[in-house]
Amino acid sequence: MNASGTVVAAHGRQYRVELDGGETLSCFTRGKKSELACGDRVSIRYSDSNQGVIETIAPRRSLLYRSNAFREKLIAANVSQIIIVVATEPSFSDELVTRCLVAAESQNLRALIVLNKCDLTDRLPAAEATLTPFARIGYPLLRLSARTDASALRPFLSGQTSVLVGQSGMGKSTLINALLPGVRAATRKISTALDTGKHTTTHATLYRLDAQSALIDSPGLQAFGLHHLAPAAIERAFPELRPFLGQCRFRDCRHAREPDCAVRAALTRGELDSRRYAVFQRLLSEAG
Ligand SMILES: Nc1nc2c(ncn2[C@@H]2O[C@H](COP(=O)(O)OP(=O)(O)OP(=O)(O)O)[C@@H](O)[C@H]2O)c(=O)[nH]1
Ligand SMILES: [Zn+2]
Repeated sequence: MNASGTVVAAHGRQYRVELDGGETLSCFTRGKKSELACGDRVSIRYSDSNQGVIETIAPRRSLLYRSNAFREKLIAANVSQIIIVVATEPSFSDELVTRCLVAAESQNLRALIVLNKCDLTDRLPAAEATLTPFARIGYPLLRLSARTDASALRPFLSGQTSVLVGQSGMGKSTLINALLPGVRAATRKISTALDTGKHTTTHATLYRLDAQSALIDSPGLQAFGLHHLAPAAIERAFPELRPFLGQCRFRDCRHAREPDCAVRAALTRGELDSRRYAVFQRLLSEAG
């Protein structure tokens, strides 16, 4: 018998698939590579009454993943929005924020930055200063304190399939617990079973908020390699560069040391953020 459903937990080559009938089934793939992500739509065949084999993956609306020179790591499939969680404490990497945003832009996703732990007011000004360039470009920024009240996030989640990304310790788990009280505890048990005893959540999980909205929690990020992006895609992923593209002397300008570069000129005039520009150049050099 066959059925279709959505991957709601991706864990190595083992997956939990929520079937369209509502039942959740443990499934695996036949191939060597783990090539599925949370959010993927799949068709499965029952191998026995409580296990399934994933036979096909439906075409994806979006695929969020990171890559280095050697391998790719899928984060989430079919999401419409990325929510980047940062906090007043511990300090966060603005480069990682930029990289998440580039990944989002390359997949045409909506993006939202959440500044958590705003109750730690001592650290608030520094965090705000780090986020100013992003707000200036136009990325929405939501300030909250997940420990006391996460409800300000709800309107942003409505009608979207969102993925929460961020460095470890920014408060993703706290945020999920606040939005879905009780749900996570139950999911944790399943995770622990899959992990054969490990208690840290090392994999992505999809939670249903309502019929139209879902939220995917992903493991804490340290790095976000984007080796799979071509230079043209990287350029397009920096919205603040758009007014200047096509205005350089050379058509294939990399906006580094070329003469008459419109991007460099804008940078010199202070119209572009130098830290974002530095990440832009690093991404281009990684792209080769
Ligand atoms: N003061 C304050 N602390 C918070 C807030 N939200 C989370 N924390 C604390 O920050 C720490 C990290 O929170 P987690 O929710 O575990 O962070 P995480 O991003 O899920 O981290 P990983 O599970 O390692 O990926 C915990 O000690 C939380 O209690 C907040 O709004 N204010
Ligand atoms: Zn240029």
